[in-house]
This record gives sequence, C-alpha cells and structure tokens, in this order.
Amino acid sequence: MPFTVAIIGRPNVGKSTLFNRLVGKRLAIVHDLPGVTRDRREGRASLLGMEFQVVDTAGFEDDGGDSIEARMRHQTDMAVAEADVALLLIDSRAGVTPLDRHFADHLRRLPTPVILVANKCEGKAGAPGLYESYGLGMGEPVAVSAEHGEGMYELFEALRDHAIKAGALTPEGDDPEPEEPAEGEDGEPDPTRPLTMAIVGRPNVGKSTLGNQLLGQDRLLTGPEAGLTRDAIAVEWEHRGRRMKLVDTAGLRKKAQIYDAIEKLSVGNTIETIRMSEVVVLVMDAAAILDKQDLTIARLVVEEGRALVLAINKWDVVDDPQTALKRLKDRLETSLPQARGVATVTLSALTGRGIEKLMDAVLDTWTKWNRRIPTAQLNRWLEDMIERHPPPALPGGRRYKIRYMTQAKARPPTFVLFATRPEQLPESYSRYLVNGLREAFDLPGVPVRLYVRGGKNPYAEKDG
Ligand SMILES: Nc1nc2c(ncn2[C@@H]2O[C@H](COP(=O)(O)OP(=O)(O)OP(=O)(O)O)[C@@H](O)[C@H]2O)c(=O)[nH]1
Ligand SMILES: Nc1nc2c(ncn2[C@@H]2O[C@H](COP(=O)(O)OP(=O)(O)OP(=O)(O)O)[C@@H](O)[C@H]2O)c(=O)[nH]1
Repeated sequence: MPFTVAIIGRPNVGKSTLFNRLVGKRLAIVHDLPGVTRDRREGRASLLGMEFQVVDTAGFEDDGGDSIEARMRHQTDMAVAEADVALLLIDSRAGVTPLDRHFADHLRRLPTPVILVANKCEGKAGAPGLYESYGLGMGEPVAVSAEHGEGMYELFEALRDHAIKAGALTPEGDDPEPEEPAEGEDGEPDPTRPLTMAIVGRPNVGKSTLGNQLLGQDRLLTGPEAGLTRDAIAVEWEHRGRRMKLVDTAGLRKKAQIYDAIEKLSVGNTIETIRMSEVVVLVMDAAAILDKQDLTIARLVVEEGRALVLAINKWDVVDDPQTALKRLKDRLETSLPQARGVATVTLSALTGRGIEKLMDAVLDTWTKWNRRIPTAQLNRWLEDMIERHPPPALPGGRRYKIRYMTQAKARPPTFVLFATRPEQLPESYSRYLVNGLREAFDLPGVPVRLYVRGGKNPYAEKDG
C-alpha cells in the first residue's frame, strides 16, 4: 500500500483544487457551486518530490435523501479507512462553520491522524478564519492556498513524519531519489486567468491618468467586478489578448468614476492593494522621485513578495531627460537597494507615450516572478556555486555542509536550502547564493527568498 492521504472537508472548501495541485494535472473539475456531486477520485501526488496516493472525497448534493452529515460521514469513513493520514480542509475565508466542526468531531473519533489545513489563505482575507480554526482542537493549522500554490512546503513538512512512519520517506541520508518534477507541473501560471496588477503611488503622481490610459487604450473593459475582498473593486481589460485586472481596494467611490477608483495613497489601503496584486506599479512624478513615501511603498511591495515595476511619470515635461535619467538611476541605487534590477520605465500617462513599454515590463516581471527552476538544474548550479566559493569552515575547522536545494514555490521564487546547522550559515553566504540565483536564472528585480533548513532534506544525497 503506498502512503495514502485523504482530503476531507465540507463542500466548496477547495478539496478538488488541492487534489489537482498535488496530482499536478487538471484532472478534477473545479466547480464554483458548492456540493457538485462527482466520484471519489484517486491520484498519484507529488509534493516537493515526496510521492503518495491522494484520495479526494466526493462533493455532496443535498438531494433531500439522507442528511448531508450522514452521507459525508459515510464518504469520509471510506476514504479515511484506507488512508495513512487525513487532511481536514477548511475555507479560512468563510471561517469555521458548524459543518467543519461536525467533521472535526467525527474525525477525532477515528484512529487515522488528521492534519488541519486552512485553505484560501492567500492574501489577508483568510487570517481570521485561520486563527479561528485553532479552536477546532486539531492542532496547528497548515495555511495554504490550493489555488495559488502557497504553503506547499509547510504541507510537505506536516506530512513528512507521517510519510516516514509509513515507510514512504526515510528520515535522512537514504531517501529515495526524487523524481524530477516535470517542468511547470506545479504552479504553472494559468494564461486564462487575468494578471492582477495595481497602480500605487503618492497623490497627484498620475495614477488615475495612467489607469484611464490603460483601460481606454485597450477598450475591452468588462466592467467593475465587486468583491475580491469586501471593499475591493477590480476592472478587467485585455492587453494584446492577455487578460488583465486592475485592483483597487478603496472601493467603488462614485459609480460614474470607476476608472478613477485607483488607489489614493493611504498606507492601510496600499498594503491591502499590494497583497491582492501580482504586479504592483509604483508611479512616481519625474519631478520628485523616490521621496520617503515612495521608498516606503517600494519596500512594502518587496516585503510582501510582489513583483514591482517603477513607473516614472510626467516624462513629457522633463527638460533634460539624459540628466534626469542618470539622477534617477543614482537615486535608486543608493536609496533602494532592495529594488536592484527592478524594471524602471519612464512614461507619460497623459500622452500615452511609454505605456507599451510599461506593459512589457509588467508582463516580463510577472513571468520572472512565476519562474520555476527544475530541481536537477538548481542543484547542478548549487554544486558549481559551492565549488567556486565554498562556505566558510565552522568553528573548530569542520566543513560546513550544504546538501540540497529545491524551489518550494514561485510567486515569488522561494527556495529551500538544506544544510547542516542552518543557523551557522553566514548571511553573506546566503546573499552570495541569492545573487547567484538571480543571475543564473534571470530573476532580477523580483523578490527571491531563501530559507535554510537543517536536517529536513527530503531527498538527501546518499552520503547524508
Ligand atoms: N480564494 C481561493 N479560492 C479557492 C482556493 N482553493 C479553491 N478555491 C475556490 O473554491 C471553490 C471550490 O473549490 P473546489 O476545489 O471545487 O472545492 P471542493 O471542496 O472540491 O468542493 P465540492 O466539490 O463541493 O466538494 C472554487 O471556486 C475554487 O476556485 C484558494 O486557495 N483560494
Ligand atoms: N504633464 C503631465 N501631467 C500628468 C501626467 N499624468 C498625469 N498628469 C497630471 O497630473 C495631475 C494628477 O493626475 P492624477 O491622474 O489625478 O493623479 P493621481 O495620482 O491619480 O492623483 P490622486 O487621485 O490625488 O492620488 C493631473 O493634473 C494630470 O493631468 C503626465 O504624464 N504628464
């Protein structure tokens, strides 16, 4: 019997979405309506190289027959009976519902271990539900976003001990060789989904003008769409056949001015907007770039792990573009080292000049932000980096051992480095690796994260 994981939960919490993510193909149909009946599905899952069987329990239609609770119980019991571990999924955006409690109580009585998984945790909207779920008494929830592929490393860690117990993974040293995940198998950006961007910046820099220009130029606005979060609005349009979405959290102000509903700067709103976007365009006035507020926003974007593009607006009224450009570069270099390599576009929102360049930069940055590097390639590169520049010796002269690297997620590119004594790896060495990653895999100007972990390498080299 392979190591088997059952996905349990009430309708619409995202079981199919998680199943699809783990199995890596769009096998299951995801429905927006709760309770769409389908068969129980099983698939071969791969999570950071760990292979297992995954069972998705069917959706339930309340057809007035047996009570929904009774039918769920039946399905759950069948799935759980065959499983080594059950993932109890909740929708952290919806919070903990009585049906979730019902599941938790029922699962508690079964011998199968349960991992509580709080889904839909991308952005901030899931936070209250996540905290609330502690109250289910099922231990610490693992926060994930099945749809966005977030939290997969944490899920791996939560499953790890169970996998070891089931003999599917050995603690260290002689793990089975991982199968190289097919490129883009997990988290491959879906071209049919709109690219979500935001325009932020200080008052009067030209955000509204830019927004109008973007929407007006392409003329395919599909209208405001309520409800990314309660106060959010978004407008969609198409740019050269690519669906785009502009988000704004300030809410629909005046109906007649929806195009104008682009972020007015207030830090709270700006943070919210940043969290909801994939790419954030920070607009600055060419006459006054990079003041304190600009820097604050830029740092926020980087901290939140979003893709940043700098738009230097009102370029039409700049007298001496050459000098201005040089000043701009110097200023960026000294004030915003976090944003080194960030795409910077000069434009005029008023005349429309430079808008195409800006959109190119948005798409290019987004592509980098979504980049996934195959594990084998990553480790060949790592070996080379270590050979060129070995990590410093530990006190006492012992050699510092770096074992393995894997990309835990994209959006932004996030890597996990497995090493002995992670706390002793000097900061400068991490920086060396991060800079190397940027260079080798074409990741300039997007946040790159590197976590160093000890003793938890899922696919250690044979010699440990
Ligand atoms: N925001 C957000 N939505 C998600 C996430 N995962 C799933 N969803 C959405 O939640 C809805 C339900 O997802 P499904 O995967 O069909 O849920 P299910 O639990 O299999 O539902 P049943 O078939 O009714 O049992 C869909 O609209 C998904 O797009 C997530 O991580 N974040
Ligand atoms: N010369 C020039 N003026 C511009 C340009 N873009 C915007 N403006 C002007 O700058 C002023 C502010 O533009 P808005 O688009 O309202 O700026 P905003 O950032 O949305 O301002 P708030 O709503 O206050 O946050 C307006 O008078 C615009 O006409 C540009 O590219 N060149």
